[in-house]
Amino acid sequence: MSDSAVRVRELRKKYGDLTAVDGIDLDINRGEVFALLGPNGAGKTTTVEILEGHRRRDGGEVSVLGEDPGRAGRLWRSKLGIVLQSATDAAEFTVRETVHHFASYFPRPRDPDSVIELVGLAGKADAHIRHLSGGQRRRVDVALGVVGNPELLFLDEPTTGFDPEARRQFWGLISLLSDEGTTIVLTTHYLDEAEALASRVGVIAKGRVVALGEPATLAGRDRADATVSWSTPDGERRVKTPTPTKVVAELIAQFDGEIPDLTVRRPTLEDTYLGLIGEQL
Ligand SMILES: Nc1ncnc2c1ncn2[C@@H]1O[C@H](COP(=O)(O)OP(=O)(O)OP(=O)(O)O)[C@@H](O)[C@H]1O
Repeated sequence: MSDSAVRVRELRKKYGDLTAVDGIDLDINRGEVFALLGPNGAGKTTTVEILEGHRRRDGGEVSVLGEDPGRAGRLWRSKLGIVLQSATDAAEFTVRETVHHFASYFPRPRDPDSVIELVGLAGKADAHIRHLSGGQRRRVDVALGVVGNPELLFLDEPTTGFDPEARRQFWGLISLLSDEGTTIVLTTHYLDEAEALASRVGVIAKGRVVALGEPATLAGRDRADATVSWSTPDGERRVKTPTPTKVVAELIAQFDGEIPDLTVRRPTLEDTYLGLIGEQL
């Protein structure tokens, strides 16, 4: 079995005159949590939908779990879990009915009731989906994505609408699935989410991959200058430097005791991301 869960070469997709995906190369390993980042309209959903077999490509090669999604059959599909951007429409049924029903489509499903518990909906299992809040409905979507016990799970902006506690709970669920060996591909606009979950991220802008790597080292982030800041009677002072320790040592020599409001800051993933996207504009 190949180590690669997803292999994409020169992927292209146009909608009329608009080039949505413009030659993407991507390798996602089995067992990896991979996050696709990028501004609205960058081509993330289009790419993911092609990988899921929901959308035709215009060019390039794609292999997902060893098969071409454009030609793969039901057995292949049963190995995927999919949480689309738009919510599930099963409003007339209860959470339990919906998750049980969905489980019956898969050859080796997880226990539906434990999935309902995993996504934090045990207290709402007998509620009709139309009576749930937006965030609770999103949790149903996630439950339907994982109940088939997928080898590869696609999550398109999974935590949009979640409250902070639900988001942390979801992160725990992803870690658990990842520990069990599930490969996970997610798109998100939350950079803290990508940093917390992903072993690697890919940044897409205008249909192309503009950066690829581990969150901690993306685009040389770990080697970027640090910003040292502190307060003086005349206001805040800031120094950008490759040697923050030296700057702090000089400040220690200069101040008698505590350095007021001292901070040393490296670029966050968000700083790096915004820099990359800014270059594309
Ligand atoms: N069915 C469609 N018909 C025509 N144009 C489309 C269609 N789907 C997407 N597009 C266009 O293709 C481009 C890429 O869209 P896509 O949904 O892949 O972006 P995205 O990165 O997922 O954005 P977002 O972060 O907003 O979800 C956009 O300009 C969008 O308007």
